[in-house]
Amino acid sequence: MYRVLVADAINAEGLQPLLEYPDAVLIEKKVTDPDVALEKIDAILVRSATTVTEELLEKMPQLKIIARAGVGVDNIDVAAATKRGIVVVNAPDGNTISTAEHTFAMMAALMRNIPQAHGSVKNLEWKRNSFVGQELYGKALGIVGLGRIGSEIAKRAKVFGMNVLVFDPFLTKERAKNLNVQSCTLDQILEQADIITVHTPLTAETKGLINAEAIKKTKKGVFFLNCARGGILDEQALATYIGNGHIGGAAIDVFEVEPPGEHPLFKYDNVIVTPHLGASTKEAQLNVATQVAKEVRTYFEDKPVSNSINLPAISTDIYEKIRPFHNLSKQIGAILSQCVKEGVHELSINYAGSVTELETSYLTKALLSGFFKNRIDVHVNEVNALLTAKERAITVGEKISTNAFGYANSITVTAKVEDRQFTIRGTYIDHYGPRIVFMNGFNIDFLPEGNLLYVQHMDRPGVIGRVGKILGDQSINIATMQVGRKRAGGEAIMVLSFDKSLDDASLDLLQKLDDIVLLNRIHL
Ligand SMILES: NC(=O)c1ccc[n+]([C@@H]2O[C@H](COP(=O)([O-])OP(=O)(O)OC[C@H]3O[C@@H](n4cnc5c(N)ncnc54)[C@H](O)[C@@H]3O)[C@@H](O)[C@H]2O)c1
Ligand SMILES: O=C(O)CC[C@@H](O)C(=O)O
Repeated sequence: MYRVLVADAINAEGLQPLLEYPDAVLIEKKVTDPDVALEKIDAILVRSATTVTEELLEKMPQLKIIARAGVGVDNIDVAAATKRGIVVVNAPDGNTISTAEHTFAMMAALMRNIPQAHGSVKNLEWKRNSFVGQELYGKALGIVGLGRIGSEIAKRAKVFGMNVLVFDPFLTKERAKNLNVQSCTLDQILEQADIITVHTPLTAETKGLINAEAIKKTKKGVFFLNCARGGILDEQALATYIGNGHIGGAAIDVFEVEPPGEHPLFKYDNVIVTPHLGASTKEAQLNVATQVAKEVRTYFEDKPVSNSINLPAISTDIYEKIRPFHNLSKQIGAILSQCVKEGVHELSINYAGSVTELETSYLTKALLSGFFKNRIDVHVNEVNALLTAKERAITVGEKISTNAFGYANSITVTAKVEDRQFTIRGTYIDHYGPRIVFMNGFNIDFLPEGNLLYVQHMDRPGVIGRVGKILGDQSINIATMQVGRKRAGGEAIMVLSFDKSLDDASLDLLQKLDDIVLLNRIHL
């Protein structure tokens, strides 16, 4: 049973996909609640109130997935999650319209002094001359960051007759043309815009993007909006330039620290604020809750998630095609790891035939997860596989070739250690299944599944019989047995499968037999 911690206020109706999932139990509590057994939690659902730090992750060793019911993942230590193999998903577009509408509402309210006038009237005043505003029509609106929300604002601004200037380093000419907006540099926006609104993520590059130096370049009386993330617009610089009368006013939904408590901006009448309300509509909350609840359920069902921050996106169609190879890759990795117990410094993977039409980088990650399983303490999956290999100084090489050794497809992996190397090749045969067809120089053909024993031995009469006798004496039933050799009288291999795992005592007895070169117990 998966234990899902719903740590922030998340729309109850949206949680339905998880509530209906029989293998999950939902716990609606804060991470600080002493009643929550953090060490048993498999998934956590958050909005912006909970900060998922490395310290919190340390207390949650079972955690497999973090779901952010919203866009920004700046409250999640994604690097720490990735290192631990924890998948991070978000709901990237469920609140786009709500946030764009909120920004627009803030802009209109700012330009027409609506909050100030509202307060005044409720104070039994009637000061019509004090609240003279400005039209949006004809104004130059500078949008910094033309992603989902920025684009929706641009569309609305055009309808209001505004002249839209945009700055986004990743904006293509074609997209700017389609949206009928003017692509500019940041400086052009600063110099020409009457109103500037920011819609970038908060990153090392965008933190303080609009600072005192930038504000100095703006027109006197410029208006600023921040409904993206606190800190993109430097709050101290904003307060200084509002205080000295350069800035005409500002509308702020998000703060560097939330809740902000006493704040230098609050003393100015021409600053209007909301408590991070951009996404706070019934529709957006239902959308984002449903999106993340579905994602977490999908993850539990072992299907590909669509909106992961730290996993490659794979559609269900493609995943169905890749699934057989995905399992085979994991098994090859796991076999290799159990046959080469020394420190591996290089893994070279060669994909050939039909498998090369698929996303092989995904298979490489699956192979590494199989390789690291039971080898290191950290849970390794597709999220942290490459990082784990790098941390352990294992070079991972991936090649594509046309030679599939007579099969329709093949995945060949060579592990290199100080003084030897070990190669395994697998293939997937339609209507038949996965097969391992080559091991350490020998052709073989077995199903990579269950409890196996790899025996490399001299090809002499009686060896197979003596192995069989020891196992029989220990009441161990051999389920299947495959043999392979290069030439008569040389070295040979056998791969045996058992219904249960081979015990240490039997392995010891086998190891003492003459003519045995190498023995590896494999559990898949
Ligand atoms: N107030 C709220 O409640 C609320 C709700 C939703 C989203 N948000 C925030 O709004 C922001 C935008 O969200 P979105 O869904 O539109 O994101 P998005 O990823 O669709 O768009 C972000 C855009 O910023 C651009 N960008 C990145 N770095 C830039 C830079 N240095 N200069 C200029 N542009 C840059 C990107 O190219 C992209 O087009 C995010 O910070 C998000 O967290 C706030
Ligand atoms: O949870 C919220 O209401 C805020 C969400 C918003 O900031 C986001 O990044 O999606």
